Amino acid sequence: MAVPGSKSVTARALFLAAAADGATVLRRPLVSDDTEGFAEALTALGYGVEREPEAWTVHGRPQGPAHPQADVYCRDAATTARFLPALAAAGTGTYRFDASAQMRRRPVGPLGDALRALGVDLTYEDADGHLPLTVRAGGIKGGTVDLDASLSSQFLTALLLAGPLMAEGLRIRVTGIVSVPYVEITLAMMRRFGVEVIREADGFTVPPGGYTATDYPIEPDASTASYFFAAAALTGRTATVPGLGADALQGDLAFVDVLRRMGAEVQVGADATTVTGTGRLSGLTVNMRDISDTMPTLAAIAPFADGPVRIEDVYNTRVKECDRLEACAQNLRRQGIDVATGRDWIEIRPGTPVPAEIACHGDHRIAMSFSVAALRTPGTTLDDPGCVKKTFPGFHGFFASVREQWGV
Ligand SMILES: O=C(O)C1=C[C@@H](OP(=O)(O)O)[C@@H](O)[C@H](O)C1
Ligand SMILES: C=C(OP(=O)(O)O)C(=O)O
Repeated sequence: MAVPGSKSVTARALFLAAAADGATVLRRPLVSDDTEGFAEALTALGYGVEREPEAWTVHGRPQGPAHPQADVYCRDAATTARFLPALAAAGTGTYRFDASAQMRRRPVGPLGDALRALGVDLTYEDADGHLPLTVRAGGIKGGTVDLDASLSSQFLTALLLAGPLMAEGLRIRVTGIVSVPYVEITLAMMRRFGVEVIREADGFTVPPGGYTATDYPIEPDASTASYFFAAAALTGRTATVPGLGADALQGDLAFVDVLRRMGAEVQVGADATTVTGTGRLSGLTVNMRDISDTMPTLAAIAPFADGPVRIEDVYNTRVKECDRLEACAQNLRRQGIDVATGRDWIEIRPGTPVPAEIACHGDHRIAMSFSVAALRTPGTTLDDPGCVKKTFPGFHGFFASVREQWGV
């Protein structure tokens, strides 16, 4: 099944293309609220972006945004809200970033602190460490900066991506980190645009010199694929996602290892991944710090396992589109399931969910995860089905066609 392109790869490719010397073509980008918002934010800053359905062309400006002043709306997207202030800060002008109420609640403080430490004039309008914020940019000389990325790796990605645009490059000492595989995506993609980051024991050194434009094919989204892999494991069917194989950049493909431990049959080939449900779904304890976007996928199907499912080390899921630990617990309880949560974990006991209305909290992953679980709980409804637009506007139609094909 052809799942849409990766959100994380599309956002990085847009940043890198905007910063590069020359024109870059992104092939099969994700077309969704997050990535369309990212592209529109680039346009607001004065970058040339042309969007055809299968290819987006970005005209790079190594010197920074064309407009000396801009108001940038980041919608619900943390990639936009965290990556683009770093891009703008390396240019020259006054740039204000705002976002939806949901994104305004999410933290950007550690990134703001690091940019300030590099000499950027950055001010918050309302709450410290939250959008709206304004950057009065006059280029960044670079140097050494400390960063705590234990709430979000996106702070580190933003600085890494902006590093080559700084006159002297950038050394980042990392004092805390989550979602490490996303940093690997960043480093691999920077290499594709001509920049080799040096790894050090305590962080990274990014050389100055800028990026070179390229032709960039976007791989399918591994977090989105998790819904179809989970659905196969839950119903004894087979889901194959082409374009996501052993060479995939995205760490979230490791969700299939969780399904394998639970009893599903998994094959990761050179250019495709296949999951087949076996009728067995075992309970387990799993650390999801590296792949926490797939925590709701697992939590939603967990009641169908033959023993408790305990998901650990996922504190930062509390600062995503919603508090995902509590949202999962709330919805599972509505379905009559016994759940416990702690600061950074959730434990779900086996049970037979009863139909309920799922409270999505405007979170695409809650909506898609509980749609998967609904395969075995007819009568489940969502209070906000439209919130899937953040990463997969066509999810419900696509999922219905998969169900029809599988006869479930
Ligand atoms: O860099 C990225 O593209 C992302 C990093 C992760 O965020 P955190 O680092 O905040 O966990 C992930 O949850 C998000 O969906 C996308
Ligand atoms: C956490 C997510 O998004 P964002 O990029 O806004 O952090 C997500 O897509 O699950």
